[in-house]
Amino acid sequence: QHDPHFVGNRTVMVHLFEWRWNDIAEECERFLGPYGYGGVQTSPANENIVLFPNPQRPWYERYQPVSYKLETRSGTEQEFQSMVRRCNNVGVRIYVDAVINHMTSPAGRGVGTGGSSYDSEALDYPGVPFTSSDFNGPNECPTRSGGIEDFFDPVQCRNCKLLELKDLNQRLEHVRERIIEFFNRLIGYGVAGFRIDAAKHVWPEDLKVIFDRLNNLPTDHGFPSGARAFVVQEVIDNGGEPITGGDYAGTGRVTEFKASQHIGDVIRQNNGQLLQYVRNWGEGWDFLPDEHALVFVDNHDNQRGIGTGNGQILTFRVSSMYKMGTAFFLAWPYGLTRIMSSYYWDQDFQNGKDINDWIGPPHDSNFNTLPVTVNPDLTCGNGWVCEHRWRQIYNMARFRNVAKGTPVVGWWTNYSNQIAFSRGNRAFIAFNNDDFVLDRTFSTGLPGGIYCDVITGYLEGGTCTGKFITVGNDGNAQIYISEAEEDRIIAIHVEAKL
Ligand SMILES: O=C(/C=C/c1ccc(O)c(O)c1)N[C@@H](Cc1ccc(O)cc1)C(=O)NCCCOc1c(-c2ccc(O)c(O)c2)oc2cc(O)cc(O)c2c1=O
Repeated sequence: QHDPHFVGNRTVMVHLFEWRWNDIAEECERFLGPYGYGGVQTSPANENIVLFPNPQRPWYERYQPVSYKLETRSGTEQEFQSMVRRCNNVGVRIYVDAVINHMTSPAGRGVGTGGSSYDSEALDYPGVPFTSSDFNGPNECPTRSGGIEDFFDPVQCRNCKLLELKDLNQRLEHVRERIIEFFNRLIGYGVAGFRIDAAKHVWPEDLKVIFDRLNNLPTDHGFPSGARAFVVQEVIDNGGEPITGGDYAGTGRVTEFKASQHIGDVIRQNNGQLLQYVRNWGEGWDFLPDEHALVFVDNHDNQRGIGTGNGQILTFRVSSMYKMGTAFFLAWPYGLTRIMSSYYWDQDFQNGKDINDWIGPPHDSNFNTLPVTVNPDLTCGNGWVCEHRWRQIYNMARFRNVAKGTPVVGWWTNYSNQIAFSRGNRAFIAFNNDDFVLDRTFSTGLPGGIYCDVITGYLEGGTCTGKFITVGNDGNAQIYISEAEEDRIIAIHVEAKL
């Protein structure tokens, strides 16, 4: 279902891509809980193939399951259980990335990250167990190759292999039973829900059967009695294909990739796009209904130019634009928002493609994932980018929490790339994406007083560490944003008021 079961007024989840379970638990206690984040999407928790040496332990090996044992390079089942308990204890929910469309693809036999053997040629995965009768074959898939040949054919998309990935038949009772057991084990540990990988390649009705048969969430992890698992389904829908995100909206939220593509175009001012066009951001842009959408500026595959995206996706590499796109997503009341938290890798573009797009997480000489280290200025080390720890981003997550439930009021624009709006009488934000100054008096609708701009700093020790913004008793404020500033945004709200 569509509710992430956030605690209190929390509103934002963070995708801690490839983090280790122990590091996620630490991050919940030292940062995500105290700074008001609502939840964490983890990498897949189930055992996967070990891809080496070609390429050397790519990130996508975790999307090639070997079994549903909770043993991966993020940690053990015991470490996973401890992480969920520690995060729930500080009001941070855990959502697991679930790869249930397929099993591993490379031909031949091997051993997974948890020691389970498999023989993908023989469709034999004793760690689950799955055998050849659990997979789609010529009776289900109409193509000679057995693979998806036409992404515009809904039957091929669901009943044929995605690339070479062995395609499970979720219509079969045994397959459903194994997946339900896996999900119920995670629910028993206190997990609040799931991100369904490659959902576009699973029949919506099969997903519905599976979700309906899941246990309620456990009340001893702070969920209300009768609570049902939160679901977000990955459907790469660029528009124009027969399979749409809307096909999956009945069982849970759906990734709205269009939002990610369009915010990149708008902030980059591609083909003359102006920031003022976001006036009707959301369903006005042919996106999914607000209550069905999971939105993000970038995600693990489109930040690499994989799957979807027009190469215009904003990422940590273009940090000023990334912060502006993220600030807008967090200020505007459309969809459930997810922040991508990445690791660095050196891109190497050959003929317009990054040939390093496979590189896995920071690791030691044995390809063990490196721990996340934290610097005194709150940034991360060891190759972790930690976008969720950038001041402008974590402060805007708090802005979203404070503005929860209020409408956009007082919209203003210069009909170019300067906009401003309030959220009820709780918050106000102004953006300047033009190459000239924004200097104007706004009627913010906020109570009179001195506010701290949460982009340049925050309210600390009774003063503002960044800019001070005075709002008169008439609710008016003089806003000045020069075009030369690193962050051309001013954002204030009633919880950052002196
Ligand atoms: O680049 C990748 C992995 C990408 C990937 C992984 C997980 C995701 O959630 C995702 O969205 C993309 N994988 C590499 C290497 C690879 C892996 C497996 C394989 O059989 C062949 C090659 C690659 O070059 N993939 C081809 C382009 C990306 O094609 C993939 C898609 C995909 C792309 C565009 C779509 O419109 C779409 O509906 C699906 O989803 C996956 C889901 C998976 O669970 C595992 C996969 O291997 C993939 C996946 O290969």
